[in-house]
Amino acid sequence: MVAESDILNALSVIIDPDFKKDIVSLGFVKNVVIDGSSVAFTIELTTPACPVKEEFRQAADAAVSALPGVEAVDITMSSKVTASQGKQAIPGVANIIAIASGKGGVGKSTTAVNLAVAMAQTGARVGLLDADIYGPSIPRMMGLAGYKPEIDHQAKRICPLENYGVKTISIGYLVDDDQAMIWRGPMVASALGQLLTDVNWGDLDYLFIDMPPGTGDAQLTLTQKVPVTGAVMVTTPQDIALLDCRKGIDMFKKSSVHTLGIVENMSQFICPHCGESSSIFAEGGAERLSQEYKTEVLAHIPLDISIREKADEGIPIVAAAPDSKQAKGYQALAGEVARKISIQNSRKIDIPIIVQG
Ligand SMILES: Nc1ncnc2c1ncn2[C@@H]1O[C@H](COP(=O)(O)OP(=O)(O)OP(=O)(O)O)[C@@H](O)[C@H]1O
Repeated sequence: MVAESDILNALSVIIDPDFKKDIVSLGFVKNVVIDGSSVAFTIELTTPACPVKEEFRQAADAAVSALPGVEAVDITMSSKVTASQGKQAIPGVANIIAIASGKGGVGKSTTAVNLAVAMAQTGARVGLLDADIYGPSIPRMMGLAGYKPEIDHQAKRICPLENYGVKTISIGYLVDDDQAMIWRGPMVASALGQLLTDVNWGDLDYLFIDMPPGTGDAQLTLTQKVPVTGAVMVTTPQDIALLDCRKGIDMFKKSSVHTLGIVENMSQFICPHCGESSSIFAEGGAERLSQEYKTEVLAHIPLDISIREKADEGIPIVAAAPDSKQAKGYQALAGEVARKISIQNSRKIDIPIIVQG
């Protein structure tokens, strides 16, 4: 009969490309059960959105199947998302990720919604907070316009609304649009503060925050109130948007928030008639920016009419057509974001919170 040590030995040839170590030393292999010639075990990853999950499963199957005395291999792929280090300002929330842009209208909310739904599709527990107090668009994009969240009066907490497997909260659920428009700085800060701390999120692996455009009060409030795991910057390929993106990255840097990477949105135009893609704007800007800031381009999302149409209908493209080419772009983005967070969390850096005197 095969021994557990033989199985672990065989599995130790599988190297995690991010942690640069084998999956046995990393402690990913769990619950090894040997029953005659049948072997079962679990591979526990640091995120359900791991881009190499299927490769790991296949490699593990091949390695153990090749052992003498083994006839059947049963592998369970599971995950336990690592929390970012530092104080957990929102109990139960492992990672807080800001989705930001230096400039308005670059598709930040569209990216945030599709990224959040794609992440939830992997099995992760996901929340999405709309921090755009002046122009909340999450209720419409998530198909939840007109819905009101329940209030847990006893716990003095707002219950998030849920759709497509994602829990969301937005000022748009609580006040009318025209009411929010007239708010001034301190009110914005206190409203955002409440959305961050007074919501019954439960346990979340990833809480995405759709930031308002620019580098104003909301960014300061966020970075002062909670330890942010990292920021995803959304930009379009035009020079001006890239310039604004620089300001956004610099602003987060000043608050010690690490930029996980850049999403270049509307990077190519996909013709709805012939399907051909054309670069309407200059190419390579996001790459140059990422080199300058020593970060990565996480995804290039094309300018595509179905992305806009589905956003307007309140069914994000990843939910409406999960097997489409457009959805695949966001699913890959979710994998990249999860990967970057796992790597960052494994370094066990304390993420500082800036407290202004
Ligand atoms: N990749 C895309 N392809 C087609 N349309 C897109 C794409 N990304 C965003 N859009 C459309 O562009 C418009 C602006 O997008 P969105 O509201 O997400 O931008 P934003 O940066 O969040 O804006 P704001 O600064 O107002 O919050 C929307 O109509 C959206 O449907």
